[in-house]
Amino acid sequence: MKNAQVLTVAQMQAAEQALIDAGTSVDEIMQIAGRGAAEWVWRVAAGRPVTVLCGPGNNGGDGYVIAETLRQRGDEVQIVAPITPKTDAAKNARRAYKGVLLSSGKDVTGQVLVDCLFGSGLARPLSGEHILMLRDLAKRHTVRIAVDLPSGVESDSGALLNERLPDYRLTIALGAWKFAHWRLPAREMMGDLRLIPIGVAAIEGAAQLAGKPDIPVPASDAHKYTRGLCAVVGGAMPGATLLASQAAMRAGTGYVKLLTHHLPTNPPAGLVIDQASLEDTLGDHRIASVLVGPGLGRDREADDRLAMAIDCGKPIVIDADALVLLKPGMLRADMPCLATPHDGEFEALCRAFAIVAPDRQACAFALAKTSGMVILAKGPDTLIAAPDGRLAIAPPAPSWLSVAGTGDVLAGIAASRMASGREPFDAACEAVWLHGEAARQCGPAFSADDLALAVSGAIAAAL
Ligand SMILES: NC(=O)C1=CN([C@@H]2O[C@H](COP(=O)(O)OP(=O)(O)OC[C@H]3O[C@@H](n4cnc5c(N)ncnc54)[C@H](OP(=O)(O)O)[C@@H]3O)[C@@H](O)[C@H]2O)[C@@H](O)CC1
Ligand SMILES: [K+]
Repeated sequence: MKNAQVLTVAQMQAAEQALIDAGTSVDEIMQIAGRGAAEWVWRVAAGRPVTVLCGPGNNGGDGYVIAETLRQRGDEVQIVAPITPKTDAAKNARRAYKGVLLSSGKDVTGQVLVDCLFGSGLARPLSGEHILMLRDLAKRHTVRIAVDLPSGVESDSGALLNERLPDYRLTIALGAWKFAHWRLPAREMMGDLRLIPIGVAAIEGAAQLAGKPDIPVPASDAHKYTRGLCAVVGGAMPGATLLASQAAMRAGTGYVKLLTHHLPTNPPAGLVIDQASLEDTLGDHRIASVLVGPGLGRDREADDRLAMAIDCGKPIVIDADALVLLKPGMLRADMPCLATPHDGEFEALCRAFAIVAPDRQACAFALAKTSGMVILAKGPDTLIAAPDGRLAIAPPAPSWLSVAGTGDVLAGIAASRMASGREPFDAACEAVWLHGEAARQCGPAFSADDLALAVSGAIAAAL
């Protein structure tokens, strides 16, 4: 999988230190980052006058490099620097800048504003003076570009530390993605995202962006069992089960079998339905993954069917009603298990497993560790947390996914990827990308049925 890493501020500082230890100075790193960012500013500005707002740290230092690069190319550029540089690299970059330098933003106008006030070193909300200046300058420029991060955004959480922050046409990340680039609410104000590489190595334990997976074409001697038998456990509401099954049929597995005596109306001919007792049907040694939850219901029978689905010991995806019925002690310690809760189900799981943590990400980690399940906390800000501490963040998916049944489709895709041999964390990463891609291919205002049918197209995009 071509997953990019997403770093905390501490990890970014360690990565920068590793570059310094290997012989690149902070000034050289700032030149690489600043000149890389200047390329994008130059393209967006397209000859229009540029104002660079510079703060006291190295984010401000990047701003001096950007301004000097543009000035040398003949662009009209001015710097507003309400605070003098505090770091040596920023002081050096300011010394090297030979253009217009203003200490106040009062009455400053222009076309393109480049925000280099604060980056990953922002430690607290902007003062009244600074937030007013930022808002005023933002209003007096047509296009806004943020360098590394918009000022006022907390890098590790994506929280907004001030109210009424401006929004941006473009955010240029330096060195590596930070959490705020992909987490709500921050990502909504950033516009397009670009990353300037500065030679940062892979950091052990770093979070990953769940990017486009590498889906293999079936082997030339493949048959339905080698591609994986995915067993979908049905219940009282066959519609949801059918949606999940239809998605599973299109996400790579060779054989999807629906285990239910609640027959759906008009099932597709390719879906095998087995009405025998669940105990017998789950005993099939060829089953490669089990999906339980979509359409299961919450009655007594549902409890029994969930317990049987878990007890058969196969890699399992637990979704929907099954997440509300799940209790600690039902899971075996070593079983590959993926839970796919939406916010309400996530809260129910946290209550059931007595998880208390300060935020959603910390809760997902604690829940994964306590339960042994990989947790795919789905929604507009999807996170995937594994018991061993791995974390993946989903790139934004179309908001048209906010329609009934799309969660069943996601669970079906994940179960299909697990039947194809993926362990739960990788299956979850692949599933969120395929789900988002299927939605993109559907266009606007689709139904969950349309989405399930579009999964084949998403697979095609990932071959
Ligand atoms: N790491 C890398 O690999 C690379 C990093 N690079 C760049 O460096 C940036 C990080 O630099 P940085 O650490 O100097 O932080 P930055 O955001 O410029 O400001 C910190 C300064 O602001 C101050 N301060 C904080 N909050 C404040 C507030 N609310 N109001 C007022 N002051 C406040 C704080 O001082 P404090 O008062 O907290 O002691 C400190 O003086 C990063 O985003 C990227 O652009 C690239 O050049 C190349 C590769
Ligand atoms: K900034």
